Amino acid sequence: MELEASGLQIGYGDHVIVNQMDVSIARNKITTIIGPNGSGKSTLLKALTRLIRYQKGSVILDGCDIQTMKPKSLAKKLGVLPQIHTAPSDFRVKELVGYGRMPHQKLMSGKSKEDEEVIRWAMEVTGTWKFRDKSIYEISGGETQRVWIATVLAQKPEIMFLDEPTTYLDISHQLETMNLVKKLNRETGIGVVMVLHDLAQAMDVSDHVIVIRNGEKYGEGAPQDVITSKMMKDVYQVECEILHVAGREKPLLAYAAI
Ligand SMILES: Nc1ncnc2c1ncn2[C@@H]1O[C@H](COP(=O)(O)OP(=O)(O)OP(=O)(O)O)[C@@H](O)[C@H]1O
Repeated sequence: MELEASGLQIGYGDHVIVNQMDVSIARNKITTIIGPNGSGKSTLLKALTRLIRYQKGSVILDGCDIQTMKPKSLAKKLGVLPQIHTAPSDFRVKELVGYGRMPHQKLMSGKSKEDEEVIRWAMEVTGTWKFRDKSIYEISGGETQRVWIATVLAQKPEIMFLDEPTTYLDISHQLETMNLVKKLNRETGIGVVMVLHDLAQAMDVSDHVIVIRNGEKYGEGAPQDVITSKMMKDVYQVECEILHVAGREKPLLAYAAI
């Protein structure tokens, strides 16, 4: 475990959103945070990556408190794709991905050969090199999501945080994005922490699942142990059957409102 949060309290003004939470994130694994709307998933993800400050507790990365780390040092270890991200319309795809190299560049210095090589690698591995010269508004939603993932990859972080990376995508592009995340994790060893709403996808892609309810951790563990009929009823008020199918490693979910 290399990213350890303990006793985290996160809030906005006097309003405490996440209360007394302990979380361990393993490098090289895919960790998924699930829970109902407004339960505090994005707030937790933002605090783990220092996009917002927490009120109490600590987040320790490789022995250092992230609040005390220099921005560039933190950005070389943690890459974040927030839920809402926009880029100016005159940006070309390759130019946007190039911004991922900023933590590795000196002030006013141009791109090095290594920067160019990493940008190309990030774009090839995400299948985005072919539209490198297009404006980011000339490509589809699924392609755009791959470009943003390439931008995070170009940063060469050790752990990549993705907040609802499949929102607004149709089912085939959702699965394509999940397959890409799985491939990147398996082939490059990059750790992944995602917020997901689709529990079938969370079951399928995750090594570890953290369930949040009302700003508190309801449970965590291997997806098969955590995504259960009881959890679905307790956390989502949904009746769910877990279906074990011969030949499939992970079960399928069938659910309906109670
Ligand atoms: N900047 C903010 N200022 C004040 N309150 C906020 C702010 N951002 C989020 N909140 C509140 O914090 C709570 C948790 O929000 P958060 O975005 O973490 O939930 P979530 O579980 O990610 O939800 P969703 O699934 O809907 O994205 C919500 O009640 C939300 O209104």
